[in-house]
Amino acid sequence: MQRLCILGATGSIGQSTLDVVARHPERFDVVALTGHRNLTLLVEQAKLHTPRFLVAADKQDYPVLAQLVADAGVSCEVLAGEEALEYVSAHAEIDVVMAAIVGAAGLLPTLAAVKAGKRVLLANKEALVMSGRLFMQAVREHQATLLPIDSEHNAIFQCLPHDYSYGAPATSGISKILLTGSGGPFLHKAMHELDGVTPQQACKHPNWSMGRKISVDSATMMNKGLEFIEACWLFGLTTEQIQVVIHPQSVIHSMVQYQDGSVLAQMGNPDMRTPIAHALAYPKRIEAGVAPLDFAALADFSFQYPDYTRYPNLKLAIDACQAGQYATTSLNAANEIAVEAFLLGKIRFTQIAGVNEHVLQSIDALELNNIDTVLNVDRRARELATSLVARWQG
Ligand SMILES: NC(=O)C1=CN([C@@H]2O[C@H](COP(=O)(O)OP(=O)(O)OC[C@H]3O[C@@H](n4cnc5c(N)ncnc54)[C@H](OP(=O)(O)O)[C@@H]3O)[C@@H](O)[C@H]2O)C=CC1
Ligand SMILES: CC(=O)[C@@H](O)[C@H](O)COP(=O)(O)O
Ligand SMILES: [Mn+2]
Repeated sequence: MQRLCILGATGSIGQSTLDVVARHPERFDVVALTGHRNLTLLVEQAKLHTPRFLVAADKQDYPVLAQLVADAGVSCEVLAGEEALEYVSAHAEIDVVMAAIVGAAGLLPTLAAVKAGKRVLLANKEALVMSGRLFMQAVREHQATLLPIDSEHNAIFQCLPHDYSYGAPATSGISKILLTGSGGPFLHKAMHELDGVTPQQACKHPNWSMGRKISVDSATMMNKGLEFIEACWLFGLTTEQIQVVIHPQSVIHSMVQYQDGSVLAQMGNPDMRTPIAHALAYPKRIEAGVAPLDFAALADFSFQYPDYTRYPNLKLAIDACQAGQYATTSLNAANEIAVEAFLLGKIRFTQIAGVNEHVLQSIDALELNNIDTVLNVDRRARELATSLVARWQG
């Protein structure tokens, strides 16, 4: 029996995780669930999965959650606040932590799980974008097990040889990692129309059902940029060893190209329950509730390389990855502010890249040797992005 903590249980990944878990009650024991704004759903989840701990991310929400739990007649310990998130993810009664909080807010609780030597299933890509070197050092130092949930990285993981040595793809005969992306909802939109797209259009991903922040990132291809950085850290790659390929159907989830000409791809219907089930059961395989691929129904399969004039955020991310950790941390923070501003109607879709570029140009280059420095750079970048949004909004 694996004892599970789900950070971000009320989100898209959190809900898919609970769906897979519910199919295997003999394998998984849900011990802790966390949420942020959607506390009603959190309590509904508690009724079904009877965790020991139920956590609201915001400390001020303790009385609200406690009341909801009492009204529902659920028996569990109610906790609240950022420290409570870290407490449950590092708790001795937990074996596996699903890190599915969105954005920088996921960093500290995920790192707490790593430092407690847990098996960490990583959906929260922003944690690696912000602090990749420190994060991977902590994984090694505390002998945590890190398994990728992001569909592309899970696919790459499945296509790598079992004896893959971190940071040395060539010794495994690997020539390139092919990171696939759909191109988002605006792949074929006329460039001059991008200025006027709405949050609703941007959140309507052609293939995946996801939270709003990652959906906008897919539309700008910042998601692929963040994933590029994530892949560098997860597998120890240089920027030259990764190639982004647009594959609008999202059936191939990424590929590994070998020196002998072979290309191994992982395929499946676009449903996050596949990588979630893979990581939950690894190295075994379990049923995930995902329909099998119907090859005769796959009308066409196409590929192209990205055009950076359409997707300036992708170029910014690759450049930031080359520049170093201060740049990727700043870019991530700026992008979170810019995406939120776009979703609130404060800036236009095309201004997201403008905010990100401005912040990257304004931030000082420095070594990020500890998490406090990471958090300081994150804060500074948010301030810069927020003031720019205020200026542009006016
Ligand atoms: N959705 C997907 O298919 C994929 C997602 N990912 C990654 O997984 C992560 C989660 O994405 P997704 O599930 O789509 O996002 P959602 O927005 O659907 O869910 C986010 C979760 O985080 C919680 N949350 C939000 N803000 C905070 C905060 N400040 N502190 C603590 N908890 C918070 C939310 O709580 P509440 O809802 O209660 O407010 C919710 O449980 C992201 O990093 C994303 O990039 C990666 C690959 C695919
Ligand atoms: C499901 C998943 O892993 C997402 O990150 C997905 O890849 C987003 O789609 P894009 O390929 O459009 O970014
Ligand atoms: Mn992905």
